[in-house]
Amino acid sequence: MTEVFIGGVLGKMGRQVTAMMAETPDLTVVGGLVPAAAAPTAFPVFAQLDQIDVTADVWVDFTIPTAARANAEYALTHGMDVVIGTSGLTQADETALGELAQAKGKHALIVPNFAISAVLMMQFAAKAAKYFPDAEVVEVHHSDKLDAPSGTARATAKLISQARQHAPLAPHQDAPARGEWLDDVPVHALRLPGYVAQEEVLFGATGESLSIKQVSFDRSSFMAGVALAVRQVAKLPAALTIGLDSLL
Ligand SMILES: NC(=O)C1=CN([C@@H]2O[C@H](COP(=O)(O)OP(=O)(O)OC[C@H]3O[C@@H](n4cnc5c(N)ncnc54)[C@H](OP(=O)(O)O)[C@@H]3O)[C@@H](O)[C@H]2O)C=CC1
Ligand SMILES: O=C(O)C1=N[C@H](C(=O)O)C[C@H](O)C1
Repeated sequence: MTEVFIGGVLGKMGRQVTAMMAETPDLTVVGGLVPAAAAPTAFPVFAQLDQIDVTADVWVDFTIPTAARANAEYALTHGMDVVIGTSGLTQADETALGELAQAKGKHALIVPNFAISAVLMMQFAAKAAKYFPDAEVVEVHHSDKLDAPSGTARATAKLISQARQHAPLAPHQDAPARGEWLDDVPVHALRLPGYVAQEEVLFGATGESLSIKQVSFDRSSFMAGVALAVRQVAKLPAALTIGLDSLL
């Protein structure tokens, strides 16, 4: 049995993860953190880090970009491994968490997207970028998403940039309608009610194009990835790992 603590337990993802674990015999939620702990739950919910009086094997974080690092630092210094789904952490956050995980002999995993379709989309995009250096990323999310571009789009741009042999010319970097240039890849972020999450990577070359698209129709798409990450995080190196790829 793996015991789990959920940061952001009453948010959209926190509730979905709680429901998934209630039906998963080898995973159990033993506590949660959320600033306004109102709803009754089958486990204790705390409003602040310094009030927490339970421990767990794994801290799962689905909060906000400005809270996730402090939450993960709390978890790593209190004997827990961490699985972070929260998007929008900075490079400095990642470096600090990697160093702390190593120092504490614990395991930290940041997953830009738990949907298997998104993991494959990023792998396919990296493969295509070797042959098609001209690429653009278009992501669409629900309108209450705090960060833009999404964590998935940022990760995709980085992978494309690492995989291609040369960056294309970038004559339009200062034109807002051409998107934000991340790792020399234009990224376009759309926010609309009704959507959950989707991303398309478009490649263009002389006389041809390739597009790779994934869609999360609802948040159940993330649950198999979350369960996999929680079950396997302790088998990773005692450091920070990014992405689900090494667990698939
Ligand atoms: N990696 C992936 O596959 C996925 C990642 N995400 C990411 O997960 C994060 C959460 O998404 P979602 O559930 O949709 O967002 P929600 O806004 O629905 O939930 C976030 C929750 O975090 C709570 N919160 C805010 N500050 C803190 C804090 N300091 N400690 C603990 N909890 C806190 C909020 O409480 P309150 O409302 O009271 O402020 C809220 O309940 C986002 O960053 C999103 O991008 C989402 C889906 C998939
Ligand atoms: O906020 C969301 O909903 C999502 N956030 C993640 C991201 O920023 O990429 C993953 C997925 O797109 C859903």
